[in-house]
This record gives sequence, structure tokens and C-alpha cells, in this order.
Amino acid sequence: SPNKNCKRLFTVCIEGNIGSGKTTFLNNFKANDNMLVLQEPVELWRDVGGTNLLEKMYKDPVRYGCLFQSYVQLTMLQLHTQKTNLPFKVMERSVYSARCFIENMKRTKMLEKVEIDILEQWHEWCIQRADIQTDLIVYLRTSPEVVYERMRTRARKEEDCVSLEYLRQVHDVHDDWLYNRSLFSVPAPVMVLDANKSVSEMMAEFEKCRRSIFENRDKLIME
Ligand SMILES: Cc1cc2cn([C@H]3C[C@H](O)[C@@H](CO)O3)c(=O)nc2[nH]1
Repeated sequence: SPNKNCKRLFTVCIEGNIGSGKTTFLNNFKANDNMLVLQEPVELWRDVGGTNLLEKMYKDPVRYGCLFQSYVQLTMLQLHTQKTNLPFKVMERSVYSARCFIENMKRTKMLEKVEIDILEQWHEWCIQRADIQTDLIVYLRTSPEVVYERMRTRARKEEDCVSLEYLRQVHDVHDDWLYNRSLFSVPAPVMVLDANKSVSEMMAEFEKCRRSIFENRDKLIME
């Protein structure tokens, strides 16, 4: 049944590098009772029937990169297709940014051609056949040096071997996709925010973003 104001669901995906402030930004949306807020299912990736697949991927990306990304794809697809009667859904990352991480593994030769082919076929099927309507992408754009410091401070144990060089690579793929628009097609309008700012300065950015989502929802929805 359509949500209470009889308009179709409006979906926002928050994208950005590791440490770009997505979770903090996303948590602000939880204050709205008309939004389904879906954080990245990292806890699932850390415990796949007792296996910490995130840790294994970072320790041995050649051996576990493909398996990890295929599980990420499944868990993201589950979130994209999660039904709600609420008018808004806000997700942390997406099957689109999953493709960015796969692209980076391709660029850095972590994946064999056959692994890339299978992951891309899965991705293509998701895009063609699954209902993953996206209406707005919010890109928390950062510099690799800034997110490197934040990542070190946050000290997620699986990331303790992540280098600044890796963050530069992930940044470049996100920038090619969402800023330079020179990589994959962009499935929705993009709002680029300067996420190098402090948490308090980001609150103002968040407020602007939240207001423009509500005010421009009708305009932003592409029929
Ligand atoms: C869609 C998608 C999210 C995602 C996260 N990650 C990693 C980056 C961080 O270290 C951790 C949580 O975002 O998982 C990844 O390697 N590949 C991914 N693909």
C-alpha cells in the first residue's frame, strides 16, 4: 500500500570514502520519524556464520576480495529491496558504490578477470531486475589525508592495515564516479558536500541537505 501521503518512496544514498562521516551524517536522519534509515551492514560482514569476512578481505584481498564483494552485494540488495510504508529511505552506500570498490580491486589487480566478470554480471542483474530505485545521492566528498586521520582515530581493528594510498585509490574511484562523472552512469541527481569540515560544521550542511530533500522532493523525483 502506498505510504500515507500517497507518493512513491523517495530513496537517498549517502556515499563517500572510508571515514568521510557517512554514519554520523546518516544518524541525523534518524530524528525524522518518516524515514527508514539503513546503515551499512558492516556487522554482517564481520560475522558470516562466525567468520569475520571483512577482516579476511583486508588481510588477504586476493583470496577474499571477490567473496567479500559478492556478500556485500547481497546484503546491500537486501537493504535496497526492504519494503517500507514510510515516505523516505536513507541508505549508507549502495550497490552503486559496491561497483566502485570492485572497480578499485580491478585497478589494483586484486581480482582475476573471471571474478570481475561474475561480480559485474551480478551487478548488472541487480540494476536491471531488482527494484533499487534511487532518487538522490549525497556525496560526502573528502580528501584522503583527512579521512586517513579520522580512520586512524576511529581505529576499527579490521582497518588497522589500511594505507593512505588505499584511501587515495578509493577516493579517486568515488570522484571519477560522482564528481568527474567519467566512470559509471550516475543513477540520480548528486548533492556534493564538503565533508572535510568538522562535525559541527557538517550539522549546517546536514540541515541544508535535509531541507532540500523535503522541499525539492517532488522536483527531485524523476518520473
Ligand atoms: C558497497 C560497499 C561498501 C563497502 C565497504 N568496504 C569496506 C570499507 C570499510 O573498511 C568497511 C566499512 O565500510 O568496509 C568495502 O571494502 N567494500 C564495500 N562495498
